[in-house]
Amino acid sequence: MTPPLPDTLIPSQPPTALAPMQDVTTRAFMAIVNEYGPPDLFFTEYFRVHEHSRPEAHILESIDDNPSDRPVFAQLIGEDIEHMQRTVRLLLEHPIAGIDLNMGCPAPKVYKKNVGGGLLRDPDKIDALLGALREVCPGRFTVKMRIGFADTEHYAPILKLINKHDVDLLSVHGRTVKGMYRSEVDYDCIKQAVDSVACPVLANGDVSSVAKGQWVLAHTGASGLMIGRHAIRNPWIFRQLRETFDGQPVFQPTLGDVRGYVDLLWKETRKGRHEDERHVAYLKKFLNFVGQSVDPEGHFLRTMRRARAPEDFFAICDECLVNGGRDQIPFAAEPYPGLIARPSREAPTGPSASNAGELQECNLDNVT
Ligand SMILES: Cc1cc2nc3c(=O)[nH]c(=O)nc-3n(C[C@H](O)[C@H](O)[C@H](O)COP(=O)(O)O)c2cc1C
Repeated sequence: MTPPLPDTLIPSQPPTALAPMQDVTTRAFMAIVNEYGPPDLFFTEYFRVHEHSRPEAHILESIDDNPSDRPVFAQLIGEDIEHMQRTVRLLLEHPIAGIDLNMGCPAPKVYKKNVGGGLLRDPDKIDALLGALREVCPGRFTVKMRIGFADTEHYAPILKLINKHDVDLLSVHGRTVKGMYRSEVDYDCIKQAVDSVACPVLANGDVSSVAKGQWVLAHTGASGLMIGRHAIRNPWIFRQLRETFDGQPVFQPTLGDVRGYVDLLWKETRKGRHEDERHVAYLKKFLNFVGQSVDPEGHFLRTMRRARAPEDFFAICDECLVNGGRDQIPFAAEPYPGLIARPSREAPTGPSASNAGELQECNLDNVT
């Protein structure tokens, strides 16, 4: 029996959440996901906390001007207790559902400062930090963590600390920090959290479709699901999950719907990015995921990545998503095998300058 969430915050069970994603889960993307069928919970990308930090205005926008009627948690990354507490007090002046602590960011430049995933090496530090945050959070205090740094040595003791400090909700990304985004997700470890902590657990990591989500819930016993990259690829995923949970017919998007998603992305995320080519580059960050489910050969992915000017970019979208009746083709529920969203540094790509730019754009190694 999984515990219910602590109060009536969550309109439906099992709850779903959009995972925090730096430079992705902006107000604009929240508006898009809201349009296609919102999750029960939103989390902001992380507010960086240090001696001189102030909550970043562009992240506050997603709280103060929340485009949905769903609660939004403010995520913090940091380790300095005085400034973490100071930042919590500042954030409590905004309409947040609660404070979330990032204990998972795997970017070396982050974990080397002993924040994000770096904290997982130091249970004593976590003990102090959770205590200090709990003290200044009168409402909900939640944690998002990976299962360890290089291994799961400290996992069980950290789960005990989650109980000790009365954390209200725990999201577990079932990989170690060293596992980045590539290692297999360890769903048994997520189950271990469900069996160990008193609060509800959201299972996170490679929840790619409704079928996978159902399997993850059954396997882990988690209270709900947190979804990141697959909500970029398929922004209808929360709607599909809710329809499934409610026993309703499940919406099947077509490539024509995906073409509409591209237009909405262009329009909603445009603000502040006036230069056309820069905006095309930003959209590729999203379409790198979307393209995994457009055609099994990866034609859309390859051609879209080469576009620079908006007219070329939209012509490619029309060719691959609309023309010749393609708009009626179902958008695949799962990524096609072998199509990767993030060309990794090891990927056998050409040495051209444009390719290098593309790798930079799509590289997730610098994000959490
Ligand atoms: C582009 C990107 C940015 C991310 N930024 C954050 C972040 O700010 N805070 C955080 O806790 N996790 C961040 N993550 C990790 C995700 O929240 C999530 O834990 C991870 O992607 C695994 O879930 P998924 O397989 O559903 O994507 C980010 C992931 C991606 C892909």
